[in-house]
Amino acid sequence: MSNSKIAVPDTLPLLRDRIDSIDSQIQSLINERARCAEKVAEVKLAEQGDEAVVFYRPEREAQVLRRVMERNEGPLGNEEMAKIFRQVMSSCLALEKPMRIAFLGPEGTFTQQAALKHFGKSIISAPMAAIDEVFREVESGAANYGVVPVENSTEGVVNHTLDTFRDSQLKICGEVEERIHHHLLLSPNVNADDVTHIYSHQQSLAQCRAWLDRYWPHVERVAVSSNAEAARLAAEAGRSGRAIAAIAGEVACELYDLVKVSANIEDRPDNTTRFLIVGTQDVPASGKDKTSLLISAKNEPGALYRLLEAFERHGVDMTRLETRPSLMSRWGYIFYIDFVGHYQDPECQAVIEELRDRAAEVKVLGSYPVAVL
Ligand SMILES: C=C(O[C@@H]1C=C(C(=O)O)C=C[C@H]1O)C(=O)O
Repeated sequence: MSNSKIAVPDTLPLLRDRIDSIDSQIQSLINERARCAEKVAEVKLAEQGDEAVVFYRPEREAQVLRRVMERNEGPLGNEEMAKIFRQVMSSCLALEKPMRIAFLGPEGTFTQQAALKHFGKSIISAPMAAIDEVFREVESGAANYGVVPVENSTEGVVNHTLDTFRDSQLKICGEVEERIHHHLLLSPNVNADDVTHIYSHQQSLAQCRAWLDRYWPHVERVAVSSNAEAARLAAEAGRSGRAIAAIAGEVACELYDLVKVSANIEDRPDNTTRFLIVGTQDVPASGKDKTSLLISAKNEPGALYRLLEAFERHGVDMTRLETRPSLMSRWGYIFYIDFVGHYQDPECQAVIEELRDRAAEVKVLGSYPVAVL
């Protein structure tokens, strides 16, 4: 009989005794795991040396979390269980080496929420004012990894992030998806009837456009640098009796002590944003990976067709195609392509080689584990 089938006592004191004893075992086991992680750090240092050592291994973490979900028998749900292990690994990694994570700030943004979801809570947070600053912070080595938004299911691509990859040597090391819920927030010092302006990031205003048209058609919408900044401004205005509302998420609402005038106001209930983790490392295959490419193509008939044809012929599944105008007049377009597989998989290698023959430039932005959580 497996442990999970051991009879559960049925009185409160006995149940609590059982829980105390289980907690004590879990705690010892977590510390035993942590000691192994410390040892892993020693082995990595001995094998790779001070300069080259890579403590964070996204492919290994993805495998651990997938295995947790596969073997889970409940009653806790797979995701719930994986979240617990996400934090256990985060604590273990912090023992090996605390990770400094740069993200599109300020404190309270959805990007920070995504960073915590991906790395767990045991990180050093480094909020940055702009997407290119996140890249620079990682390029300079001041942060170990960066987190930036890349696409939203309602509003499409975040151009600034894609454009920043043109001149950056950073690699994509991971992806994370967050369901985005927006709320209309106001300082508790002012009245909703007096609202004169609604502040938010332009993407958030766009994600709530129909709701705003319906309920607040005559109030001026103001785009600011982030929705957390909008929340901060709403709180500041409230202190001097001015009624400025903000559209932002839960974290910003709590951080700036605002109240929710209306909750979940996004036009689409499945509103989701995808974020990328950027770093300097090449991530080995995890068994379930994606690859992102940047391709400069000549502006000539059939250019895109010839690129896509290679995917079809090798049976590689493309998951996204974005087009951006090239900044250099010589080339017509830049394509961003995501596909299923790791760049070292034979069929992916074959596609990439053919693309190199057909395009002016092919840059592998990175292969990384498909988001687990
Ligand atoms: C322990 C390791 O180092 C880190 C911590 C991990 C963990 O706690 O399971 C997994 C991968 C690494 O990010 C390892 O590489 O195995």
